[in-house]
Amino acid sequence: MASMFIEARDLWKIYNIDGVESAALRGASIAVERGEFRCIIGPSGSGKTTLLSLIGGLEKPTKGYLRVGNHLLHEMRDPELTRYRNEMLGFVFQMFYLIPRISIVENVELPLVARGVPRHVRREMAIKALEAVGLGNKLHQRINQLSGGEQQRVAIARAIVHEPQLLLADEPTGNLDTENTEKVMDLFMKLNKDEGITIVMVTHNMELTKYCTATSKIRDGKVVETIRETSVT
Ligand SMILES: Nc1ncnc2c1ncn2[C@@H]1O[C@H](COP(=O)(O)OP(=O)(O)OP(=O)(O)O)[C@@H](O)[C@H]1O
Repeated sequence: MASMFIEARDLWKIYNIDGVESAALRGASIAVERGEFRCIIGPSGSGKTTLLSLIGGLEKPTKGYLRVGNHLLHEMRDPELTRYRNEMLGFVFQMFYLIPRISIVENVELPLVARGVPRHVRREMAIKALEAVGLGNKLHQRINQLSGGEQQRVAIARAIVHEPQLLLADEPTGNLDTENTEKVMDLFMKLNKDEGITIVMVTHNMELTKYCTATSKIRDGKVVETIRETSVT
């Protein structure tokens, strides 16, 4: 286990809604090696997004052990979690959350503004990220001039612009047709193989497990099975 990049042991997440407790995770354990492209599948409400949110430091576990790299997330407070997210992580969601009024390259630069990266360095990094997703020729177009698939590729460029070690994706192709889904998956495989980014992706789409190095099934808040390098049927 020591060589694992992500190690979660017996993770619980209990939400309290108006005094009523409800457990989204009930002792989930998972281990992901550096350089993996891991899929997480499972029925609606089984805890996939909650697990991703804990790994991403967006939520804190109620109890359990969670380490990413040398960060012990279960012990960290909000400022440390923010630093962890800024340094290590990129997030991609089903919705693209892009800003329509500004250009593509400006959208991709935005996370670097928050990180205090100087203007000329920002532009260079944003162009590099957009070239990596195949949009180097559309830097100055507006978001509403792009297809859904292209918009998701801009969102991916924005997620990788600061060169994160870990990319967390929650239903990244949920809004895309088959052709664009394949393009986004090919792009994830390229980022995983060529740039060495570890990827953890939550999906409902069983077809997509063929792109992953391993697939973990989650049910009722627990990881019940992990299958390596084969499609789960
Ligand atoms: N912020 C929250 N407050 C209260 N309950 C929550 C919260 N987030 C999630 N839950 C509950 O926790 C359980 C697991 O939710 P989660 O979103 O992790 O499941 P999921 O497997 O990602 O589902 P889906 O595939 O439908 O997105 C659900 O019952 C959900 O209602």
